[in-house]
Amino acid sequence: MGRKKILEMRDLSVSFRTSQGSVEAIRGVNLDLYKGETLAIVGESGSGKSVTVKTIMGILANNQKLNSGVIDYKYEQNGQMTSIDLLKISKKEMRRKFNGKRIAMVFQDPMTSLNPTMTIGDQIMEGMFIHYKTPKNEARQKALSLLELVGINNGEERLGQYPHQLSGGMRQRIVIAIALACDPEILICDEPTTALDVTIQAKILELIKAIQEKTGIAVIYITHDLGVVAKVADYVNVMYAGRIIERGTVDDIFYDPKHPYTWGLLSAMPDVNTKSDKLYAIPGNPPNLAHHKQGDPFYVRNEYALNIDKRIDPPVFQVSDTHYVASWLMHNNAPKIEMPPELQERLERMKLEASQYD
Ligand SMILES: Nc1ncnc2c1ncn2[C@@H]1O[C@H](COP(=O)(O)OP(=O)(O)OP(=O)(O)O)[C@@H](O)[C@H]1O
Repeated sequence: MGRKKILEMRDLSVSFRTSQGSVEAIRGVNLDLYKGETLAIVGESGSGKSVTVKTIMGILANNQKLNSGVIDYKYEQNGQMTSIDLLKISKKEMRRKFNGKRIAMVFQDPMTSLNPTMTIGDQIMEGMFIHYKTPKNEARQKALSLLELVGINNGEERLGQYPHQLSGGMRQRIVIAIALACDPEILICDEPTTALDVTIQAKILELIKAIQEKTGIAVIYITHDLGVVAKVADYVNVMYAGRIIERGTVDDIFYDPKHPYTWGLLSAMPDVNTKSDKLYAIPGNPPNLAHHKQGDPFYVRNEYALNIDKRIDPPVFQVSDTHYVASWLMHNNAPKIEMPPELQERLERMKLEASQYD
């Protein structure tokens, strides 16, 4: 059976009106999401990951302006495949038909997404009542099986408890159970493990993977941590200053990265052989997009930058069927540049370690 595309984003451009002028936060982003697969969006803080996924969910800030784009969501209704541009529907329609029902989101901090005054049970069942008018008994049974799915014991007792009675890791499991309550087809996870300690983080990642295997849900995972990406993703989109600057399969990105920014992110990734004081950091800071005028915004931080980068933002070059890179270094006339030897060694080592697990 072939892959089934369920979400296609094309040329999404979003800006924000601010006192400093217009911030071009998202600049021509394309994304493709397939049933049962995990797409990761990775990049430093401020690169545009959250705005991209919030736009899919129809969560828009008051000063946000949509400059262009299509977000085509393909779904089944009454036994027939249909599709809709999520950017063309009203907030009301989005809430009634899609948000929380077919497309659900798990945020970074469980405390901000949970209601402290409502029991866990009422919060898990709320969406079922609103979207499907599920009878109370049935909703309760489903809430219990969702608790089991997310690895929480003593379901009966937990349903009557309040968020403050649970640990951070447990709360994030509850948030995932709430997100899954209406059997969504797409689960968007925005750094869902950042607020948790490392062992709990690993457990939540495993949990999301196990749920995906069971339910066939498609996942968009946003993170600044390539270590997380390696664990969860099938496809990776590397984002910088509101653009996808490299995308490919997880192997393309980890074993054959082409963009110097991706090299920087990979070099900055902690691994067992790297002492934290030796960790590489990409020089400089992400650009202020209110001041960006022309050229590649990565120019000033890029030790491999070419003169043309100063003037013209690079187009996207195709490396293979799955691998695309927005960098002038991929142009036929560009000087041939290899990734730093330390990174090359590190990737070789990772490859070897990964093959031992196969
Ligand atoms: N309401 C807003 N008004 C002005 N600028 C905004 C607003 N929301 C986001 N931005 C800007 O848009 C850009 C992208 O922000 P976004 O939150 O998507 O980044 P991110 O990659 O998700 O970062 P993080 O990892 O910190 O969440 C940033 O420059 C941010 O300052």
